[in-house]
Amino acid sequence: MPSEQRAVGVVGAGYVGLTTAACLARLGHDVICADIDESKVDKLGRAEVPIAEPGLPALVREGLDSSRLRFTTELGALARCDVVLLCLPTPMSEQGDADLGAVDAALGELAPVLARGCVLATKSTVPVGTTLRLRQRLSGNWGRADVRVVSNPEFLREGHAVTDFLHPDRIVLGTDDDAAGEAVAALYENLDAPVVRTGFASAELAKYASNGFLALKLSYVNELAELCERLGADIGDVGRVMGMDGRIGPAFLAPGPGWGGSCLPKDTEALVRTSGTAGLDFRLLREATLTNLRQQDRVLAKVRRAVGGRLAGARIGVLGLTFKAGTDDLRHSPALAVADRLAREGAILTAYDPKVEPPGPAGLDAQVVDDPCLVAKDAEVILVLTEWPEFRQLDWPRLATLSTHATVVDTRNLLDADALARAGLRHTGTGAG
Ligand SMILES: NC(=O)c1ccc[n+]([C@@H]2O[C@H](COP(=O)([O-])OP(=O)(O)OC[C@H]3O[C@@H](n4cnc5c(N)ncnc54)[C@H](O)[C@@H]3O)[C@@H](O)[C@H]2O)c1
Ligand SMILES: O=c1ccn([C@@H]2O[C@H](COP(=O)(O)OP(=O)(O)O[C@H]3O[C@H](CO)[C@@H](O)[C@H](O)[C@H]3O)[C@@H](O)[C@H]2O)c(=O)[nH]1
Repeated sequence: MPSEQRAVGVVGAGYVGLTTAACLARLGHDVICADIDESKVDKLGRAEVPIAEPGLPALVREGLDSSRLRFTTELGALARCDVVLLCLPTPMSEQGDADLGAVDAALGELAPVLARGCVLATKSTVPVGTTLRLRQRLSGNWGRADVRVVSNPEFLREGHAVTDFLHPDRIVLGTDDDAAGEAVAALYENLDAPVVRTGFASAELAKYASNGFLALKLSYVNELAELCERLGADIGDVGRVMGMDGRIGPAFLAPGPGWGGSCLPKDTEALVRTSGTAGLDFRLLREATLTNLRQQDRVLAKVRRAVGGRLAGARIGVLGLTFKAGTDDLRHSPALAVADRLAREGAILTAYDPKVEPPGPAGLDAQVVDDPCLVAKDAEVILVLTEWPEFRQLDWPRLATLSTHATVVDTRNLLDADALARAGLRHTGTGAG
């Protein structure tokens, strides 16, 4: 239990908001979570969790049962909260910068109702200057100079949201108001993590800088994988050697079809835009995005080679559509992008993903099936795009028979090439010459 139970408001019940709300209730706080999506709020009230996050349903159920967690569609219900955390979407706008429409809309509703002296914290990923701008608007437009603001960026990963929230590498509090920072720090007092106190700009930038760096690391690795193929090296070995250097670290060294998801692409783009506005052309980061697109071209080229040069009419079985394993999220999924490009080139696709139910995402011209064996039927190529561990356990000899001995293009180096060879399947991995 915390030394003092806080009344916490969470705005937005998505990956970040719902995880934050449920975990803060677990930590002993009194939490009310608001979302404009009525059907989501209804479901959550019945402990039905609409996203796939390990451990989250149990925490939501526990919070509801203990009455420390409630859900509402009314932002007015947050009127008695000591701290309100904004966990609203900040998607990529058409121009590439962060769309703050949801943050602005929620602020307009919250401003008249927030408790006197309440602390409002941005957990959403917001461009440098946003948190201060919220304070200016609160005071200038609504006479709410009493509301204090803190930037408290979130670093959790999808698929590990609960664990990452409860065991963070760091907690970042950006503010010029020590008492406000302490009020937010108190929410996390029972977490064993270093608390980094900074100004607003550093906190906001640190979030973008982290995601930008991860994107750079991955583009470097994907480019290196291509070089390995040309030079007869193996990216697995090269990465292992690199990762043993404490300055580099072993994480984020696995090649794939490119990096995606709801965060890395939009945050990288937004950081490039922010840099441009500050008069700096962040060429390195722009190049990382271009490399990322080239990675998709390489996957297409491999599939094209495997079917003898013509994609039109080629039968391709796709394993994996989500942007990575462990999540049901399809936002900016490279797997989906590659599948879509293949379909547009005339390939006939059958796709399976353990977290995507038939008929699959709107707009994808593919037959999405609920049995992984069905993707193999008559396939010339079986294309592995997401690193779901269960793909390793498939009955590969049966898939080989169904597919009349296809080539397996394994963008994630997930499968055992020798086992596939024994089953009669050719294996084309990534980054081994
Ligand atoms: N997804 C992640 O892994 C992750 C991790 C760290 C940070 N972030 C950042 O956190 C923020 C939220 O991301 P997310 O993935 O949780 O988003 P999400 O799309 O999963 O959830 C956002 C929720 O906000 C609700 N919403 C939209 N407008 C609203 C309004 N005006 N009032 C109340 N609710 C409203 C939506 O209905 C939705 O349920 C983004 O800035 C994102 O960049 C995301
Ligand atoms: O070795 C690796 C690791 C990751 N990826 C890909 O990189 C992308 C991003 O993966 P990940 O970072 O795990 O996804 P997210 O859940 O979107 O998490 C990122 O974005 C969040 C939102 O900002 C941050 O909070 C997290 O710290 C940050 O890791 C995915 O397409 C992965 O398949 C690889 O290709 N190889």
